[in-house]
Amino acid sequence: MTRLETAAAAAQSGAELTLQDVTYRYRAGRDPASGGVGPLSLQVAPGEFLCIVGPSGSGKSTLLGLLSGFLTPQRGEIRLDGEAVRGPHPRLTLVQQEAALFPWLTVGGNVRFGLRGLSRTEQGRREQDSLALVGLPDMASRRVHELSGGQRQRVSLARALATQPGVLLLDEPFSALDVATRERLSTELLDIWQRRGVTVVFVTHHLEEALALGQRVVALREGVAVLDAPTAGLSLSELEAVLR
Ligand SMILES: Nc1ncnc2c1ncn2[C@@H]1O[C@H](COP(=O)(O)OP(=O)(O)OP(=O)(O)O)[C@@H](O)[C@H]1O
Repeated sequence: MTRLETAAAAAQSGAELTLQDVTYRYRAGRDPASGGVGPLSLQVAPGEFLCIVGPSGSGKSTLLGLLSGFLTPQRGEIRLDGEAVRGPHPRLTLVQQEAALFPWLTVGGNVRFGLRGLSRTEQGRREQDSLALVGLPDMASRRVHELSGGQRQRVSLARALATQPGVLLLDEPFSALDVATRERLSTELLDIWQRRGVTVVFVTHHLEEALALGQRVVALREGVAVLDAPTAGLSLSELEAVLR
């Protein structure tokens, strides 16, 4: 491998994410009524697939808000490959529940949106690669309104992957889709994760989905982790029991 190829491979590989006593409360106080998360300590290894589960209001979206830099911890620290994260970071990329695509841009324009600053050749290469990776190789010139819900979510994923994230943050990415599409996209996501080696933090309230996709699961209740375990050997009833 040439030095350039080695650098490109490193840029595509997963980053390590560390949370040390991270706390964010919407209201003063540490009791559950104050809303938010923490104190929470977590270490996500490079290339790991971690699922975060928890009932409504347990802090999943707040945690992703912190990881994506939209919220700043009031206490504690978030690090990416050892470097403190303060605000949105180019290697931490969020994909949300509803594809937030720009309707006035083509599919390709949406994918290239986060790549401004790169050469046109590099933008084109990444656009093609990431659309191929999500199974939409010939859709670059299509308009967003022509796409199905599943295709839109694929474009969102392609847009995120094109930035070559170290950590892909997924907030219930398939929950607005029908069951068959959700299952197909989940399988494709696992394939992409294996090929890219990106670290994944996947939030879902579907416990079965977490067990099927993740290597490890963290269960939140009232903003704190009540379980942090490998999914291998963990049963659905055990997971349900800690959240009861
Ligand atoms: N902007 C806000 N202002 C005040 N409290 C908030 C705010 N956002 C969330 N909360 C509170 O913080 C807690 C965690 O909310 P959060 O949205 O992170 O949970 P969640 O697990 O993502 O829920 P859901 O599954 O329903 O999306 C809840 O008690 C919620 O009421």
